[in-house]
Amino acid sequence: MINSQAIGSNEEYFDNGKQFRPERWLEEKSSINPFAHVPFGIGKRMCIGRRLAELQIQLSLCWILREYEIVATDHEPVDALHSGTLVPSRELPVAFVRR
Ligand code: HEM
Repeated sequence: MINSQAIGSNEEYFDNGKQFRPERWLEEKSSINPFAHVPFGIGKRMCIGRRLAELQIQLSLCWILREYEIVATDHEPVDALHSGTLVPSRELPVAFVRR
C-alpha cells in the first residue's frame, strides 16, 4: 500500500509540502504531478469506493458550511500521527460558529 501522506507532503512535488494549504488545488492550470497525490491508491487494486467517498465528503462539507463557519481557535501547528489511519497530534484548534 502506498504511503500517500509521505508522497503528498514531499517537497520534490509540493512547495511547502507539509503546510496545510488546500488552495494549492484551486489553480486553474495546476502543475501538480497527478501521481503525487494518491489517497485512494492507484492501479487495479485502487479504492472502488472513491467516487462515493468524494461525493459524501463534498455533500457533508456543503451541509456543514451552510450552517456553520469554521474558525481557527489558535495557530499552533498540528502534526499528523500514523495510527493505522492518520490522526491529529492534539485536539483540533477549530470552532464551529453558527451562521
Ligand atoms: C475517504 C475515503 C476513502 C479513502 C481515503 C479510501 C482509501 C483506500 C485505499 C488507499 C485503498 C487501497 C488501495 C491500494 O491497495 O492500492 C482502498 C481500497 C478499497 N476501498 Fe477505499 N477509501 C475510502 C472510502 C471507501 C468507500 C466509501 C468504500 C466502499 C463503499 C471503499 C471500498 C474500498 C474497497 C472495497 C477497497 C479494496 C479494493 C481492492 O483491493 O481491489 N473505500 N481504499
